[in-house]
Amino acid sequence: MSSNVNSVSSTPSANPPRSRFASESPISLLVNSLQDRLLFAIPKKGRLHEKCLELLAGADIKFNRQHRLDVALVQNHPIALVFLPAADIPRFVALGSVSLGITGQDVIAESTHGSQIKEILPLGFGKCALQVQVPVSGAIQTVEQLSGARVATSFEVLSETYFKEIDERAGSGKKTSVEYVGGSVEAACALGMAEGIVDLVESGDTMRAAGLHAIATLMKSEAVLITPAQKHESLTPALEALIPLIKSRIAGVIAAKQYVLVNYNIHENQLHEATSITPGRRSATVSKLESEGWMAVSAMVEKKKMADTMDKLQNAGAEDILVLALDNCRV
Ligand SMILES: Nc1ncnc2c1ncn2[C@@H]1O[C@H](COP(=O)(O)OP(=O)(O)OP(=O)(O)O)[C@@H](O)[C@H]1O
Ligand SMILES: O=P(O)(O)OC[C@H]1O[C@H](OP(=O)(O)OP(=O)(O)O)[C@H](O)[C@@H]1O
Repeated sequence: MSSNVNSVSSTPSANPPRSRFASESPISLLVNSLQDRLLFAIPKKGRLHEKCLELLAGADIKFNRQHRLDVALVQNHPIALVFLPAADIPRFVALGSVSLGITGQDVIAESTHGSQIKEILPLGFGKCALQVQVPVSGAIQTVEQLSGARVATSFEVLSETYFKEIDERAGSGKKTSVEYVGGSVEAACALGMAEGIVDLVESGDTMRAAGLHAIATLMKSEAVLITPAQKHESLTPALEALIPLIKSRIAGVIAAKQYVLVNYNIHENQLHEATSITPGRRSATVSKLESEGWMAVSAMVEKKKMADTMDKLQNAGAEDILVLALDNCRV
């Protein structure tokens, strides 16, 4: 899938698509049907995979993925999903081989293709930090002390850049040796192959289980929706128009997860105080109740602030406070 499938001519009779695969194979049939479709890269496994499938379902992007095939045609839009390792997605997007993708900011930074990629929507999941970690009880407890020692990581580029600066600052002329490992990075210190590691941390459970702790943070990361920074010349206006559509659908799914709808009744004397507690996104919806002097209020509130908001509303005199989950929304 390294060629630009979007660049295949849209007039098959004038310029028939050429497949690199045997013409009868399932992948060949699939590749031939990729013309006139927007290619959307999704992590094929790992931490981001399930969350992406939830987003696609919430955005009503319907597809059937055949067993062991990494391309799936979307049934209700001219889109094809391409399932790729999260770390490869920045390169595919940067080169315009796919027009849309989801991956982590950490692998975008590591890819060195950052300037060819536009992050169009933070997705609020896959949140983690890339951190320097050392054994809790070891002699080395600062990054300056690590200078000149061995560091194991899957993030070679970011770690090389980071330790180059640390080495220069230390001024001892020593160079930190950054050693690539593909996974289970936390084992490197215990196995005696490195004095420190650079790896992702979310809960910290993996780090603590390995007897490590963090002494510095290289960057924070979350999953993002990305497009090529430069529009690919072969992308038709009709396919290009799908990008903002998908973005706004996904943004709606994310907002629905982050917000709840609160409804309550309040006497008009306390209305101002209550609506300052629940200002809504633009403003709260206020309507008159049949009971003299009473108003009904409806507003979106951040889910994480809900308990606090309900306490404040109750103290302000609100009654019949109802909190409703949002299935989907456009904001
Ligand atoms: N512990 C974590 N918490 C949150 N997000 C994470 C975590 N680990 C990784 N990520 C995010 O998920 C992306 C993919 O990492 P992950 O290790 O799941 O991928 P993988 O290497 O393709 O899968 P696997 O580890 O199953 O082989 C990372 O680039 C990062 O953005
Ligand atoms: O702070 P925590 O919540 O424990 O998460 C951190 C772990 O998650 C990632 O690995 P993952 O479990 O995805 O598998 P991997 O080691 O195979 O990459 C990362 O490489 C850490 O090992």
